[in-house]
Amino acid sequence: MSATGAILVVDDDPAICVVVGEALRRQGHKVKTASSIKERGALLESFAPDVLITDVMLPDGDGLDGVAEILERKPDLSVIVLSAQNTLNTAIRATEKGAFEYLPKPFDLNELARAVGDALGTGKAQEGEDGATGLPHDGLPLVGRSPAMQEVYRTIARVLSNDLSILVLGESGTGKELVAEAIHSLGQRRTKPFVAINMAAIPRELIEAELFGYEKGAFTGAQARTAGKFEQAQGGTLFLDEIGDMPMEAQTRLLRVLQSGEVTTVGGSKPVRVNVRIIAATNKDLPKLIEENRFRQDLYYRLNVVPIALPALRERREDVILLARHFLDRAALEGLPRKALSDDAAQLLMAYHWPGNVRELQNLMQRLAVLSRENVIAADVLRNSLPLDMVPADHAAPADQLGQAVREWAKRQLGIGIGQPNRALHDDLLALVEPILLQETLASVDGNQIRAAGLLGINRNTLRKKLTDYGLDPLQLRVAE
Ligand SMILES: Nc1ncnc2c1ncn2[C@@H]1O[C@H](COP(=O)(O)OP(=O)(O)OP(=O)(O)O)[C@@H](O)[C@H]1O
Repeated sequence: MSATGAILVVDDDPAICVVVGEALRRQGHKVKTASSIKERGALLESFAPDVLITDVMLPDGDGLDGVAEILERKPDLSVIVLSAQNTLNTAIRATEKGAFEYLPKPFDLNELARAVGDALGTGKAQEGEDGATGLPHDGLPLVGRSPAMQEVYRTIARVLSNDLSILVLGESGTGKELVAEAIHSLGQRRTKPFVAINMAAIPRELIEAELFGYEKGAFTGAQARTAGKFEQAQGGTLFLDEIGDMPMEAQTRLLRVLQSGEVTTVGGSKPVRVNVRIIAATNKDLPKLIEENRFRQDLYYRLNVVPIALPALRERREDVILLARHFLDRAALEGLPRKALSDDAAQLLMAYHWPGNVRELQNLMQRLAVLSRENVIAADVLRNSLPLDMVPADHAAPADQLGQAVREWAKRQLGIGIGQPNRALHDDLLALVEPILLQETLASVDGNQIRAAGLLGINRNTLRKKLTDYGLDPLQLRVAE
């Protein structure tokens, strides 16, 4: 276990306060929340946090203002800055003000937990010791920072303190079960059971017995009264996976249970009261099944009180690398060799269309952790493992890929939170991309510098100077002026 501490979370978004607060409390931290600079100031008078997590854009001003002064008064405090202005500028300002860490929004709860662990002085060392014993950050399982996942986190935050029925929608492998588990384990039923049942995995004739239980002698082989999943989940959460595969008769019975709050076993007559939160999931189009008379409309309304739609992985490509690294880390914690991804491999992962979604990515990373001989997974190793003929169909637009590549590069160079960046990053990036742009443009016009300058929208002399600066000998390029 990591050390615990007192944490003040300052954000004007109540959903963030709830979800971050809950997650940190679950890890044993003492958490208070504030929604403005004024409230933050007042709380700091009475509550002495070890870590201050603060948003930048607060209703009464800039959350970074005052941080340096707070740190002057409380030098032992660690400040973690959250900001939706994902600009380099904010990251730099945060560092200048003495922040311990800066996390651009949308952030990943795992990362925040790690940052808090590091701030409390236990993070890295602890990870090493805990390594073989289990997964890090138990209870914070969802990785992803894409806006689509952020929306999912927001909805999760809103349903933690109530018992509304949830319908999780999404393709196979997008994390529907993980969402259900997260709602259970972060919510108020967390000390009670989480019971899952997959309608597609059980023979149709056994579904009712599995769900509602059965009496001795109810059917051949029923040797003793057996509690169904509803009873097993008493007080907790029942996850009905692949609900679209539920037979009609079982649907009718399920609806009755949901309406009455009572379960009668197969072959039994005495109803048992059950108090269970229902989370259902499907990758099927339920309205279409309703039209085809294969799903009950009334049951659909009963289940679909709060829908949570999980996007396919190809619709949130910005999460691919984060997830891939997460799975490689996890493989290392499980005792497999630690592997990293080369830049080319990362590009390839992002271009792939992931029909099996996160599950496919997870399996691939595990396989590569075992099979790849090198410590850094190269693109050609990946190419052999992916059916890349399937990539071009709907792969990310080149501009997206370029943007992602720049983002990855910048993050690596900045090593935000680890040390002070002390480089001419802007020039470094230009030196990487500009020569390629110049060469390609010149090649497209047979080396004609005037036309190339025109296409680039820069002065010809500027082009000439750049070519010299980059050591691209203009004389070697055919000049047709
Ligand atoms: N956001 C995520 N972060 C980390 N791991 C994830 C994430 N989403 C999915 N996974 C992992 O991917 C695998 C598939 O997820 P899960 O079983 O929850 O998907 P599912 O949508 O329920 O799939 P199916 O419809 O096939 O049952 C699991 O091992 C899960 O831990």
